Parts: sequence; structure tokens; C-alpha cells
Amino acid sequence: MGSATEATKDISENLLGDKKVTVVFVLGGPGSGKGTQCANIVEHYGFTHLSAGDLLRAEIKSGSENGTMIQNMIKEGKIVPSEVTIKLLQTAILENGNDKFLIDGFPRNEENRAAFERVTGIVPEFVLFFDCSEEEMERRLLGRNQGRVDDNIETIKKRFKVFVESSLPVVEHYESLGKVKRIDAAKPIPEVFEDIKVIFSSLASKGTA
Ligand SMILES: Nc1ncnc2c1ncn2[C@@H]1O[C@H](COP(=O)(O)OP(=O)(O)O)[C@@H](O)[C@H]1O
Ligand SMILES: O=c1ccn([C@@H]2O[C@H](COP(=O)(O)OP(=O)(O)O)[C@@H](O)[C@H]2O)c(=O)[nH]1
Ligand SMILES: [Mg+2]
Repeated sequence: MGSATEATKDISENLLGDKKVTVVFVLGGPGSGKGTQCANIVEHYGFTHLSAGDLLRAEIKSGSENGTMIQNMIKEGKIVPSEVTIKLLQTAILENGNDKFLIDGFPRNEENRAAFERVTGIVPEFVLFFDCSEEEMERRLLGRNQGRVDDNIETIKKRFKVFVESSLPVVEHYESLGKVKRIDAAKPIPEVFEDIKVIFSSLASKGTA
């Protein structure tokens, strides 16, 4: 047991250098409000927001050799191979001076989760889970208006299916470890943030973040 922990720590030190980080995974269905609330958390609690989806969209824009593959997967609501997303997250963590990160929209399946833990050695402090009905999420996505290739009804239905089949098992995994803090994300934006504040204020007062 002890040696397994040591091994994980060594890997972490190899790939993140000496950097010790506090990570919160922000998970929830498409349109549940993850990005919106991450901006609020950044403003009040000094975290850096890393949206896996935003990093992938930036990678497409940068003209990377993976761009076309990523674009096609996003359009189909599919999950991009772990090594691509993990590399982007790892680089973003290393390039940033902060040591507290909200990782938004990742891990999206169990393979993402296991690969991230194996490669970076990072174990999340907790998982903030946004609970919202599909009806409400669909309404929000259709009104998001950011010109995204995946905010159309056909792709939205595919994303909901992937969320239930592949992403919810990640939440269940962390649930079994007692690490999930569930938020009723169907409420209006300021009310959702009030509930989030309770969680992050107690974290700050414990001195763990
Ligand atoms: N609590 C809320 N009530 C109503 N609309 C919301 C709420 N939270 C976010 N939105 C809106 O819903 C859309 C999706 O929110 P976003 O934060 O991008 O979700 P996610 O990152 O989970 O996909 C955005 O247009 C946002 O302004
Ligand atoms: O770790 C990730 C995060 C996102 N995506 C892809 O990017 C899309 C948009 O993700 P984002 O988190 O931006 O969407 P949201 O849930 O916020 O609406 C997803 O449907 C996936 O196709 C992915 O493959 N891996
Ligand atoms: Mg988002």
C-alpha cells in the first residue's frame, strides 16, 4: 500500500516537476453551468480555471495537426483520446504560476480518469458535481449562442447519451470514495453560486486551498 502511494508520488514529481497542486474536478452534463460558475469561483477563491473543452477548441484554432480530428469528435459529441486532453491540461498546469486549479469538463470517462491519475499523479481534492435535468440543459445549450458546432439539437442528444453512459460512471467512482459535492444546478445562477460558496469557504478555512 505504502509503496504504491510512493510510486504515484514519484510519477507525479517526474511529470509535474516539483509542482504540488490542488485540483478540483468540475463535472456535470453539457449546459449544466460549469463554465459559468467556474468564473465565479476564480473571482472569489483564487483558482485558475482550466476548461478541457476550451483547451481543445484552442488547439483546433492553433492549427495543430490534431485539429481536424478534435473538431470532428466535438461535432459528434465524442470524447477525444485521453493523451491529447491530458497533454493540454498538463501543459496548462505547468505553464501557470498558480497551484490551485479547477479542471472543468474532465475526466469525461473512466479511461480519462485513470490515465490522468497515472500520468500526472494528481488526485482531486474533491469533485464538484452539477446536477441538472436534460430538459433544462437542452434549453440552456440551445440559447448559449457562442457559435459552437456542437450546440445543435442533433449533437446535444449525442452528448447527453455520452454523458450518461461514459461520464456519470466517473462521478459514481468518486462518489464511492466520498469525494463528490453535489450542487443543485437547476437554480438561477446567483443561487447556485451561494451553494458553491459554502463549499469553497470551508475549504479555504481548513487551509487546504
Ligand atoms: N443556473 C443557470 N440558470 C440559467 N442559465 C444558466 C445557468 N448557468 C448557466 N446558464 C447559461 O446556460 C448556458 C450554458 O452554461 P455553461 O456555463 O456554458 O455550461 P457548461 O459549461 O456546463 O456547458 C450559458 O448560456 C449560461 O449563460
Ligand atoms: O475532456 C474533454 C472535454 C471535452 N471534450 C469534447 O469537447 C466537447 C465540449 O466539451 P465542453 O466541456 O466544452 O462542453 P460543455 O459540457 O461545457 O457544454 C465535448 O462534447 C467533447 O466532444 C472531450 O473530448 N474531452
Ligand atoms: Mg463549458
